Amino acid sequence: MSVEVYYDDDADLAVIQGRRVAVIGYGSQGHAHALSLRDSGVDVVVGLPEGSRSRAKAEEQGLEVRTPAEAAAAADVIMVLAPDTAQRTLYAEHIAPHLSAGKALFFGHGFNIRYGFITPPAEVDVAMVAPKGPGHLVRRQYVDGKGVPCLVAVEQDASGNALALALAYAKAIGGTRAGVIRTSFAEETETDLFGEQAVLCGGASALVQTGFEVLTEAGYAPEIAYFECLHELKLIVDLMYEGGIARMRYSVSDTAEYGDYSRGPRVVDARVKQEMQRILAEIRSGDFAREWIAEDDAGRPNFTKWRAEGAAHPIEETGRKLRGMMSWVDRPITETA
Ligand SMILES: NC(=O)C1=CN([C@@H]2O[C@H](COP(=O)(O)OP(=O)(O)OC[C@H]3O[C@@H](n4cnc5c(N)ncnc54)[C@H](OP(=O)(O)O)[C@@H]3O)[C@@H](O)[C@H]2O)C=CC1
Ligand SMILES: CC[C@](O)(C(C)=O)C(=O)O
Ligand SMILES: [Mg+2]
Ligand SMILES: [Mg+2]
Repeated sequence: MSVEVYYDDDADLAVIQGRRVAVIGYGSQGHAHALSLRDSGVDVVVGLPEGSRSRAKAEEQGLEVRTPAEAAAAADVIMVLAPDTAQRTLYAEHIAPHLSAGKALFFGHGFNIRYGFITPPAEVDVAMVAPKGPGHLVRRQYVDGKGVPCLVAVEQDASGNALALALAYAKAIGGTRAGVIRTSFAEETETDLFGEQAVLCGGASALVQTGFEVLTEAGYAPEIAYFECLHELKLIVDLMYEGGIARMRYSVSDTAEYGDYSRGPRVVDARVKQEMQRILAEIRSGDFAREWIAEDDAGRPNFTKWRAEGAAHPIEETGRKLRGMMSWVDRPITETA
């Protein structure tokens, strides 16, 4: 492999067990990191604003909760797991005043460093530990004795020990059980944004909704359209996940495989590829980041409208009914492990 991959034997837990870690934010990633760090013998404090809805949950789970400023002041390693849009103000007001030589500032995603919304002082380590999966899965895998692969990156190595610290942190949340790949803040941020916009979230949602619309507008039952365009997608993606696209094509019928080769490129055609290239260019230039921060500063008018429209799409109502018939869809990964 052309990338560097680290496993359990490459990381020393003692490096992080000797530090006090503040996990700022207790959402999808924050709860997973804080609980798994604690279970790995690390001294953890969670940082949340006084009125935060997450406070009760963190306290119920036996964690010490302080304000972000108190947590940052008390910690040697500060992991920022608040929403990307909240991080620059959080950093300026509550974290920066408590940074000093010997401390480390960690992120779960490189957005604010890559686009210059946060510029830490030169005397602190700046690193990233970014699990390549949703936080609830990160926690569930840790509890099951496994792990979700992570990316690590070092932006500033003031101590000369930043990589060892990041690897120790990744080990404490289960990442080195699966494998940790070294990258840069720029590569992680740009590929993460591209993946979620063009393929994983944006591309997949649009493909599923559009397929559902084409079938139902042509008069087919929404329940049948749901099975064909959404439900079975997981089964197909599971095959790709296990053995690549080739494994999926081996497992489906020859009829499906012929339709895949002959019709797939008509759906995702040269125009779609060009649009994906434009999306990547907007990410690399910083246009997307500036647009998203401006949208957030304006109170998220488009985000709120699009979220409501998505929730009202007929596929959601059909899905709610059908999932009630599926006894095995009973442990959503959004449940806290
Ligand atoms: N979701 C994921 O699985 C992944 C996320 N990441 C990255 O991890 C980071 C966190 O994302 P995610 O876990 O999705 O976030 P969530 O939206 O799930 O959770 C955010 C948490 O931060 C708290 N919070 C909100 N504002 C502040 C603030 N000003 N100060 C302190 N805490 C605050 C929220 O509290 P409250 O309950 O009060 O709102 C909540 O506990 C991001 O950088 C994201 O890109 C990386 C990989 C995957
Ligand atoms: C795919 C979405 C993601 O990038 C993730 C879970 O990795 C995110 O930002 O939530
Ligand atoms: Mg991601
Ligand atoms: Mg992301």
